[in-house]
Amino acid sequence: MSNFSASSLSSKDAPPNFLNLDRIRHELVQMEDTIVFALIERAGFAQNLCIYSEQHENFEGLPFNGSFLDYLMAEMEAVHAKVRRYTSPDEYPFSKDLPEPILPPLTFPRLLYPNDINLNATLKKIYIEKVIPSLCKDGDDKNYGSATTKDIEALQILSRRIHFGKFVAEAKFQDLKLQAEYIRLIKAKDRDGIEALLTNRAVEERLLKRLRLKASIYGQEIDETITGSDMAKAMDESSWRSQSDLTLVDGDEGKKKVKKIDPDLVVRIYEQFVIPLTKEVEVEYLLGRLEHYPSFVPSV
Ligand SMILES: O=C(O)C(=O)C[C@]1(C(=O)O)C=C[C@@H](O)C=C1
Repeated sequence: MSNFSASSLSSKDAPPNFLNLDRIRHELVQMEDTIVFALIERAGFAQNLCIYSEQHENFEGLPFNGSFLDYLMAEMEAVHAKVRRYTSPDEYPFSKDLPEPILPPLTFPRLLYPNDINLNATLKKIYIEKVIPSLCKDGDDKNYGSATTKDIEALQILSRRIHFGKFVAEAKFQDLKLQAEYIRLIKAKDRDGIEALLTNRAVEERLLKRLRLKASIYGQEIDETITGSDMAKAMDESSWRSQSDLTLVDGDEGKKKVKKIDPDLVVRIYEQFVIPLTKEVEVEYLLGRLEHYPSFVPSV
C-alpha cells in the first residue's frame, strides 16, 4: 500500500520543489520495490481465475454482484476513502460511489491542473488478461481471499505508479527549454509527437536493468548460508527456472533454491504495460494542459 496517510504530497511534508524531475523519478524508483514485492506475493497463488469473472458459481449466494475482485476492491477502497486516501493527488480509486472522508480535508499543494484522468479500468483489464496468466501457475488453489488481497495491493501500487505520470508531465512542461515545443505539439494534437518528446530511452534502459536486478534479488530465497556466488548467479538470468520445476540454482552444495519470480517477466510487464501506460497518462495530461495555460501555475 502506498504511504497515502503520510503522503509526501501533503502540504506539511511537501518539499518546496516537488516538481523537480529527479525527485519524481526517485519516487518512481522506490515504487519499483513495492511493485516487485507485490508481484512476487501474488505469484505465490494460483491464477484462481474465478475471482475475476462476474457472477461465478463459486461465489453464488454471496451478497455482491460482479466479480469477487471488484467486490473486495470496493470494500477496501470504501474504508480507505473514509480516511481520505483518494483526496491525495497521487491516489486513484478503481471503484465508483465511494463514501466521503470522515477526517477533515488536508491541503495539498496545487501541482497539477484539475483533471479526471484515470486509467485504472485499462490497467485492471491488462492486469487480469495479460499479467496474471504469465505470473501465476494455472489452476485454482481456493485461496481466493489471499490472492485477491494481493491483486488489490499490486493494482493499487501500479495505479499510483502510472498516474505519477501526471507529475512527470507537469515537470516536463515546466522545463522552459521544451515548453514552446510542447505547446506547439499540444496545439497540433500530435499525440505521437508529444510521446516522442517526453520519451527518454536512457532512463527507460536504466530502469529495466535495475528492475531485472531487483526481481532477481528480491525473488530469491535468502538463507544464512548464502554466498557471493549465489548472488552473482541470481543476477544471471540464465540461472532462473520456473517455479514448477524446482531446479537447483545454487551450485554444488545440494541445497534447493527456487526463484519466486522470473526477472524477465517483471521486465516485460514494465516494458509492455507499466511504462506505456505511464506515457499514456503523461500524453493525456499534456493534451489538456493548454486549457489551463497560462492560468494554472503549480504552487511550488
Ligand atoms: O522519467 C521519465 O522521464 C518518464 O517520463 C517516466 C518513464 C517511465 O515510465 O519510467 C516514461 C517515459 C520515459 O521514456 C522514461 C521513463
